[in-house]
Amino acid sequence: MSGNIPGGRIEAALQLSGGAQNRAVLESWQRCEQRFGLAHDTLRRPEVISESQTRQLRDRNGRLYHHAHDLVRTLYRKIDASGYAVFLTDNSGVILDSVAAHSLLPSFRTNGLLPGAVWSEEREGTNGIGTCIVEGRPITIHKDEHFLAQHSVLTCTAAPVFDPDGKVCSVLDVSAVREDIKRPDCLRVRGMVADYADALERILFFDERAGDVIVHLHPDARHVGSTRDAMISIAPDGTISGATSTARRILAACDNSADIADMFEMDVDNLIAKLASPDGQGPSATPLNIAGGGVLFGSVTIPQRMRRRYVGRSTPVARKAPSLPARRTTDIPDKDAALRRIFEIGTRLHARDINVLMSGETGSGKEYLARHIHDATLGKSKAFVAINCAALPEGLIENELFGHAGGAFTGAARDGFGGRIREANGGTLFLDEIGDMPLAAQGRLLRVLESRTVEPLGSTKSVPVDFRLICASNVDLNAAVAEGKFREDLLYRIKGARLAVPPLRERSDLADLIGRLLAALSDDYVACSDDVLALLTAHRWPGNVRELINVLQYAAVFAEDGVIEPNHLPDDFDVTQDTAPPSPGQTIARAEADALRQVLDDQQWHISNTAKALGIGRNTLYRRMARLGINRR
Ligand SMILES: Nc1ncnc2c1ncn2[C@@H]1O[C@H](COP(=O)(O)OP(=O)(O)OP(=O)(O)O)[C@@H](O)[C@H]1O
Repeated sequence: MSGNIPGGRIEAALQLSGGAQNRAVLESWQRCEQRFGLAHDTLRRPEVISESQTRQLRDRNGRLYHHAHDLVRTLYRKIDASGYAVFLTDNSGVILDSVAAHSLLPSFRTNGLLPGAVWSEEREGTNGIGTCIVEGRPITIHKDEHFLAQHSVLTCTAAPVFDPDGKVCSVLDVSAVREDIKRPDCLRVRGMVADYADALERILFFDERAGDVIVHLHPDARHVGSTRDAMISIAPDGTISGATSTARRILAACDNSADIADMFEMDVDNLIAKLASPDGQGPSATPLNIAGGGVLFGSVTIPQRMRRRYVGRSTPVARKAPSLPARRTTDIPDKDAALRRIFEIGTRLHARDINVLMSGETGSGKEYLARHIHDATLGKSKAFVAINCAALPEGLIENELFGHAGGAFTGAARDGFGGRIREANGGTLFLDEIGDMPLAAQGRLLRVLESRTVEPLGSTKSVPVDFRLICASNVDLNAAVAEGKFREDLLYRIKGARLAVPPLRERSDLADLIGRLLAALSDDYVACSDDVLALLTAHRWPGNVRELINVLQYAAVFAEDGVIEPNHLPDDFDVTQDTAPPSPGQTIARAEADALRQVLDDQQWHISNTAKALGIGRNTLYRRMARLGINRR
């Protein structure tokens, strides 16, 4: 069998990329060779099921296909780079939906990327979709990492979507057929695909478990009720009916039994009653002691018809609740002057109920700031409801925001749903990516802001609401108004003050931020070497703090003695080059880079020898390489 693979190909896979990615590719190649009997140089036509079979498969995955429709298109727009396409598959890797530029369709089709195509590992060898299904985590398969040589033009980044039972029910994949794609491009895309897969999982979870009680948990009180919390659904008979993948991760990290009744030493009914607020709704976080030590914070969403069972009832608990009220934060820990100023202005305005509109690149910390502004003005005990308008499909956003009356439409919960705006009553509503809100929802939101009442879908009764508003956008809303995509009257209403959050590359406190993030990521002390700090400082960070967290998370795993060195950084990590036309300074830098590369070549990229040849120290050499965007070979 090993004769199918040119000598040493599997061993070569070990060299392709470091760490977990390396293992995944290697194991996948072994499966391809040993289990599926594939050969590296096999040439095969794509297996594509018929159009009617594809339609049937879409019907069978109706909820998934429906909820993913807008999400797939928003993700495509967000990637905002040419040559990429977005694909949605079922749980066996059959493509159900796709979005790509018209001009690129023929090249994707030629490479087998079209609706109905089967991208299981068994069929196509190591590939983004199939290997993601096996691994159950986000993955990039870059060019030569594909087992079949015929796929080595592809770069595929895929993330799994889990159903409430914890099984992979779908894959979101972003692929490109482009020679010039490099690993750094994949890191940004991977963060986005994983976020969208997560959003899809949450939407499906809410939809499939609409009749159940939903318990929200997070180790940090500020994240309870946000898109980052863990959700567990509890059926009317008191049994656990589902959990999101975040919930599985958090529970497994806290307690191996992964049973919330054992974990909190109280039965499920008592747990729900303890978390229920007087109106049975609301995301305010209650501390819960974990049996083996530690605390999680929780809140609960109870369907209308089950409220009487829990709300207002005394809550006998097996263990005394910890006296751990959430810490009231009145400041941010960040040292960057521009960020601090935004926080201070935002806090003053929010305290006076003046709407705040933040702009800033993706991952730069708009939601982070909004939450801190809320904490500093209204306090953590008040609701902070964050909604990402881009992650909600058009058909669902109005329901999510404004709620609906019982029986308002087919599939509506019998007792209705209050909507997230009402959950924000007395607190803050944070609308992220408001530029992606559909026009119909914009009209309704405007009416809510003007009348301070909400009218749920299918109801004629208005409910008074009192909340403060922070919005964020990473598109130019003036341009969106000009293009007719955003209502001008709404823009005037939400932009009481505009605050521009600086991108990470412009911040002055990177080293301090890295220290804080590392302390939060790992129980053990982990720090970056000077070389790594120099590399991180030179990076452009298109994904901003979110990307930095991903990089540190990865590197911290491999920093065995507590110091992150350059070889611990993900292979995808690269000091990206500026794409703007070169300035005179850049032309000089390019000449300097060429000269340095020449010396490195002469010294076979031996760092110490190169440093010696140049008469400088190793650290200075690393910093110079980082500044000039030169990576180690
Ligand atoms: N100053 C900071 N300190 C610590 N963590 C931060 C900071 N800024 C952002 N983060 C973290 O980085 C991640 C991305 O931040 P956040 O969601 O606030 O960005 P965003 O600008 O709202 O992104 P998007 O526009 O994509 O929604 C989050 O995990 C957040 O907690």
